[in-house]
Amino acid sequence: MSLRVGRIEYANCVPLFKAFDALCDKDHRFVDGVPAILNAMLSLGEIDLSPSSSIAYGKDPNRYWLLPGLSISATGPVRSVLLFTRQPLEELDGATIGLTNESDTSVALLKIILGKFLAFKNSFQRTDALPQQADSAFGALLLIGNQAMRMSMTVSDYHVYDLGELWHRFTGLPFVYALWVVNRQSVAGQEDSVIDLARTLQQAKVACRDRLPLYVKGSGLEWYGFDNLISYWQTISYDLGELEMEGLRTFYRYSYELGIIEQLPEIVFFPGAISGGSF
Ligand SMILES: C=C(O[C@@H]1C=C(C(=O)O)C=C[C@H]1O)C(=O)O
Repeated sequence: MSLRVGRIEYANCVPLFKAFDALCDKDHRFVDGVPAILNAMLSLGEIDLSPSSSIAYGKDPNRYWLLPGLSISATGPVRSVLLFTRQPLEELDGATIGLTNESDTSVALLKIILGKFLAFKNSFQRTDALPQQADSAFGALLLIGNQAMRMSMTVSDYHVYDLGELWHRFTGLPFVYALWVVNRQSVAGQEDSVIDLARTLQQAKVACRDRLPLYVKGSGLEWYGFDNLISYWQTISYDLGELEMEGLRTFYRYSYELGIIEQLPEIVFFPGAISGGSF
């Protein structure tokens, strides 16, 4: 049986899905979108599973299962979750911060960094604006994914703060941006297909590592530069090992303390799916 699978339309997912395509012999239906849209579709059961913002699972754990051994994570600078501001970070206490409409997790991460680690009081507002358009309305602007990568190459007169780097500085841990999340209700009767897909994703996670240079051409991401793109992909981990789990639990704990989530979620994996090797 085929599944409806979300596909984040960012550079960070390209190697995994390229390798997955080459390994998968099933006819799944892919739905492309930015994380916030895919999170909403997954919650409504309009797709069956997707790489989704890690906070989406934390907000509603009983609706979902996770696929083991899989995430989108980075230890330290991630290069695609960036805060753009004309002022140094230390001067942002009290400022209104603009937040991309595309993200759920990085929004929570920013609130933790400003509210908990720096003890600032900020207000936040969602916006589609880019840094130059946002200057008069916001003290700083959060962008993620390709938009953040592109903007980091074009602006020169902004302070650019990498949220992965700040998280690592304060916690010493990796940060888990996305998890593979399964809608329990919508996959009823398709359990074997999910287990098969999870197994293929495990293989893709390992296989893609040796093939990164092959994925640049035709990716539509050439604007980032060949070497830059390869090193970006090497920064991203698709693994969910011990340290990522510690980073994830720490993120959920702080999110709970700030009232972003209502309970500390139990991490529950899809029954029967195995995690496979890590690297
Ligand atoms: C590393 C990134 O992580 C992304 C950030 C997400 C979020 O903020 O909700 C969700 C999925 C990830 O693809 C990125 O934006 O490139």
